[in-house]
Amino acid sequence: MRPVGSKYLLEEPLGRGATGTVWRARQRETAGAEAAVPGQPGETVAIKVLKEELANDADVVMRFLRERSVLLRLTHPNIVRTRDLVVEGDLLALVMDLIEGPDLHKYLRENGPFTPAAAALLTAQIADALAASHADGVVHRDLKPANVLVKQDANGMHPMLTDFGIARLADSPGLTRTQEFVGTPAYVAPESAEGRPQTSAVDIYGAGILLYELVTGRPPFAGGSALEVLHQHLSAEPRRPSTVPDPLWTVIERCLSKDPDRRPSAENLARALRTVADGIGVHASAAQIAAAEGVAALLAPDPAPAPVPDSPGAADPTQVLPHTGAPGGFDPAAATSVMPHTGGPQGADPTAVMPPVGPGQGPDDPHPWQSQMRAARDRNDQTQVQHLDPSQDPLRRRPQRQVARPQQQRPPQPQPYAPQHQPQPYPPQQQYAPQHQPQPYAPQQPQPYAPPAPQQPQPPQPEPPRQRRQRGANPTKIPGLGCLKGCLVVLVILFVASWLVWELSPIQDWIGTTKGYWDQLQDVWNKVSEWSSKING
Ligand SMILES: Nc1ncnc2c1ncn2[C@@H]1O[C@H](COP(=O)(O)OP(=O)(O)OP(=O)(O)O)[C@@H](O)[C@H]1O
Repeated sequence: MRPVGSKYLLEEPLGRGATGTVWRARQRETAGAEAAVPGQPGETVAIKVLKEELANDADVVMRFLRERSVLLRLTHPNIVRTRDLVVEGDLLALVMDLIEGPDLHKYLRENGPFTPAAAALLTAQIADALAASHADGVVHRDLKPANVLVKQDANGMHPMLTDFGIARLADSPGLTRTQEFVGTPAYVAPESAEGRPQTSAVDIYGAGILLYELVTGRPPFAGGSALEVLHQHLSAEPRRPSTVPDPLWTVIERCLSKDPDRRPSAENLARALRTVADGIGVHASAAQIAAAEGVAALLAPDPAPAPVPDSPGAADPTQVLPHTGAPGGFDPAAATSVMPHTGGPQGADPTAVMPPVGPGQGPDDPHPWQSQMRAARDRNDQTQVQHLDPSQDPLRRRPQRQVARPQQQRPPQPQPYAPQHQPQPYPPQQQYAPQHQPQPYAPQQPQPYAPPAPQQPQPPQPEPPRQRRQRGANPTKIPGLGCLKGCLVVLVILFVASWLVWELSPIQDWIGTTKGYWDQLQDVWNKVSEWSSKING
């Protein structure tokens, strides 16, 4: 058992994600006033110990402390409560309520998809949590089934949203020196993938993907690489499964709108999903069915979506990294990853299906993403949820400062992009008439794309001459004095030692002399000079 601060003891790892490892832990002492929940000795909690590279980054630590009050005050029945934040030496940890239950990703894998009504009710609770956090100005930014824990009790299943604020912490200026962001390819909103400004609408997109996955067992966009998945977020329409009733499909489609301004607010999403759940149940009344059929009218967008602080438009593009060579292939839904950015065009056409090709880039050149992903692939280890090997225990390893490696520019290798999305036949309508009313939202005007100023090809710069290694700057230092000093010290020691031996030991008796040390030295000196003059003479 390892201590975290003076108040907690880590017991066993529960799982590991891209940003850290979550442990089952025990409270040793009641926490101080700075904790949101002081807790009782012996209480069990969950502690997320952030990765060393986050904990060793001064910007992250600053942000961690600054966001402390936001994280600690976020309370809602569907949000995993953050009880305390611990900053101690090289350790950064979030103390949370322990949720006994699987996450939704695992639950889906083990139990298969939900019925449409159950999926709608579960997602409605997640939308409640989002509405509360958005009202507080907090955007999750990494919504996915793995970040929803399932608490089960006598009253049924309660989804509990976790990992709030982690994306914000990881997105620190320190880490974005190389322009990185934490995200998950399968759940990333088009505006995030493109590096456009983000708002709370990114969470609604994530909720739409999650809802789709709950009813079908898989996210709508998949591919052999993160790049393919990103392309689909930007350009492909989700394929409608035949099992999804019309009203629910209306909700999913609106959440997955490429245009963030068309997505509903979290509050409206929750209300719409409950209306849909009531109207598609087997015992639904005529009025409930009619209300569900008119669900489009409930999906009004948020008039004032919460902005993501420091998001681009600004210079903080959020992009995603592919899973780096997972043994079983790429899994876009698995874990949060990071990816660098090369500076997407500001003010790019939000309706464009592909990010514009950069200046000086030929159609056969690799897309900027391809180079970015290759660089990121080189730089990042695969992240996956797994049982933690004790040898990988972050608390056992000595902290190491992660030096940001410069982004590698590889020679361009043409990687043809094969579009994955084939036009899908629309599934047969079931018991619901199509609900797609003309939407009361004015479509966003395509914005003219202002290409960045063309860069003149730079003539190769001559390498600056290598600086000669400078000796120490101390002007009082005399070359060679170190050695001379050593010799002098040795001579003095020899002299003192021989004097002591001469005066204190019986050596004078042995060689039969009564001369003092100095006289004897003088004698020796005279003899040596006599010999040397004889030799020379
Ligand atoms: N409060 C909690 N109580 C119990 N288990 C938790 C808690 N928080 C997380 N876990 C478990 O710990 C594991 C790792 O969580 P973590 O949030 O690090 O993973 P992740 O969301 O998959 O990773 P990432 O988002 O960083 O890619 C998950 O399997 C999750 O079920």
